[in-house]
Amino acid sequence: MLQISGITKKFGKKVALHNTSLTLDKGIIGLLGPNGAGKTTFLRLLSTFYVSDSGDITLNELSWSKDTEKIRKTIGYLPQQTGVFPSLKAREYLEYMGILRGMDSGQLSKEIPSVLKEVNLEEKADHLIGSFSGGMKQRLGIAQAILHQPSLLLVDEPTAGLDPEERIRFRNLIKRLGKNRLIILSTHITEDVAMTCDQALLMKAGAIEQFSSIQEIISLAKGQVWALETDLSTYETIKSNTNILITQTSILEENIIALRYIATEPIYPKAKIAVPVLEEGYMVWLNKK
Ligand SMILES: Nc1ncnc2c1ncn2[C@@H]1O[C@H](COP(=O)(O)OP(=O)(O)OP(=O)(O)O)[C@@H](O)[C@H]1O
Repeated sequence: MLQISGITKKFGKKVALHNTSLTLDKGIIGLLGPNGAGKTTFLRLLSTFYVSDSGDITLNELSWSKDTEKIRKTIGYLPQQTGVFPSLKAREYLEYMGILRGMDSGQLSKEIPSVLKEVNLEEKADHLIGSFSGGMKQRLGIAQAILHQPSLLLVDEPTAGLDPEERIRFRNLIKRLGKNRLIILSTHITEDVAMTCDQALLMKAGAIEQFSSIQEIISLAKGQVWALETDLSTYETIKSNTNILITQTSILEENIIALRYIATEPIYPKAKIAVPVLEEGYMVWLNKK
């Protein structure tokens, strides 16, 4: 059980994380928020890289402020910029990361093949990292993060820049790993959360709101999402209406556009009420005053 009690982080006068208290148990928790919301700051606090200005965090009775060394052994972290070394082989990189964590050669020779298997890189163990695709580098990043079998895994915007196939493969890996540990997955991609997470934390301007299910977020947009097929000139008018937030568009045929939008009223008589998706619930939450 991860217990976060009243933590705050400031950079000068900027409050990057406001007095935050949360309890998280098991599974995959999405941390969703726009750029600058404070997601990386929150993960760096959880990783022990930053120390909070107030409050504390505990995991199964161990405290971030009092038991920092022990806590580090129970955390795996894949930062946004991994900076994996191109001239090392995958196995050498994992040995290096393991040694930095204080693992001995017996542990390394047991764990390295096992984590490489887990992230589907067994056959690439002796290949140079410089030859890896973005997705392979991210999977290797996960391998180093789980090398010491942590019970809390922190992953910061892992799918940014991955192609669709690699993104799906990465999500499947996270789903597998989430079966027996707590994972916090930071992202600004709603689909990552919709496809992977059991619960989500929504974050804006340093404040976090906890939702116990993805459906709870989707429900925020219930009765406010409309689907409409219209011509180009009406579409241009809709785009300039500040009471309307367009969430999806597709061109059906020349001069006909299908769109979905969020508004408290249908506004256009031909608009039909639509079943919201996570992105729309999240947009409603983001635009709440
Ligand atoms: N080391 C720092 N010094 C000063 N300000 C910082 C520092 N780190 C973060 N901030 C500020 O704190 C706020 C939160 O930043 P943070 O990087 O945590 O957001 P984020 O949600 O991870 O954004 P992104 O998705 O762009 O990575 C931003 O306003 C940022 O400018």
